[in-house]
Amino acid sequence: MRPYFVTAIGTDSGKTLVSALLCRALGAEYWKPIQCGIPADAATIRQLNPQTRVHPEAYFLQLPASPHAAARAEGVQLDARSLQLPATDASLVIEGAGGMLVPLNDREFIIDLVPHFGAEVVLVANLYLGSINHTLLSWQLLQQRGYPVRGIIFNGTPNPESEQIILHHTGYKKLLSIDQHEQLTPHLLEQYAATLRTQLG
Ligand SMILES: Nc1ncnc2c1ncn2[C@@H]1O[C@H](COP(=O)(O)OP(=O)(O)OP(=O)(O)O)[C@@H](O)[C@H]1O
Ligand SMILES: C[C@H](N)[C@H](N)CCCCCC(=O)O
Ligand SMILES: [Mg+2]
Repeated sequence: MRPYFVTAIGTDSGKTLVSALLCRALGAEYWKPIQCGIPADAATIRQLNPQTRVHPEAYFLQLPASPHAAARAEGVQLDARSLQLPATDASLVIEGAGGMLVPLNDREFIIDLVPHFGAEVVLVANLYLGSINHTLLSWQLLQQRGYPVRGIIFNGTPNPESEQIILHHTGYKKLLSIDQHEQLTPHLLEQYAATLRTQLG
C-alpha cells in the first residue's frame, strides 16, 4: 500500500491532528521526515495516540522556520534524495511541513517528497476567510503535477458554502470535516477516526 502524505494549504492547519486520526483509523505508523522547532509533531502524535508507532525524524532542526532556513542556520544541506522511507510492512502516514511549496533548499519543495516516496496525498484545508483561494491554489499545483490525491479533510469552524465550492471545483473526495474544538478529547479523536475509517474503507 502507498504511504499517505499529509499536506495542507498552509502551516498550523491541522496536519498533525489529521495524521493522528489517520494513524488511528488505519492502524498506521507515523513519520515526520523533517521537523523544524519544538515541540516536535512526533511528540504530539505520541500524546494523542500512545498506541501509534512513531519513526524518528530524518532531520530534527531547532529553528521553528521554513526547512530551508532552519537547515541553513545549522549548516545542514537538506536533499530529498537523502530521505529513505522507514523500513516497515505497516501502513505509513508521512507528515509534511507547512504548505506544499515550502522550500527544502534552493531547488526542491516539500511536495517533491510525494513522488520520491511514491505516496498518495491527503490535503488538509482550513475554513477561514481566504481559505477557498488557498485551497484552490493548492489543488491547481497538485493537478499540474499529476500527483494522486486520496481526498480532502476540512478543519475548523464549519463553513458548508466553502466546502461545497471547493468540492465542486476539485472533485476531491471529502474524507472528513473536523470542527474547531476547545479540547481534543480521546472520545472526539475516536469518533473522527471511526468516520475516517469508513470513508477510507
Ligand atoms: N479542529 C481543531 N480544534 C482544536 N484545535 C485544533 C484543531 N485543529 C488544529 N488544532 C490545533 O492547532 C494547532 C496547529 O495544528 P497542527 O499542529 O495539527 O498544525 P500543522 O499543520 O501540523 O502545523 P505544522 O506545519 O507546524 O506541522 C495545534 O495546537 C492543534 O492542536
Ligand atoms: C515551523 C512551522 N511550525 C512549520 N513546521 C514550518 C512552516 C514553514 C512555513 C514556510 C512558509 O510558507 O513561509
Ligand atoms: Mg504538524
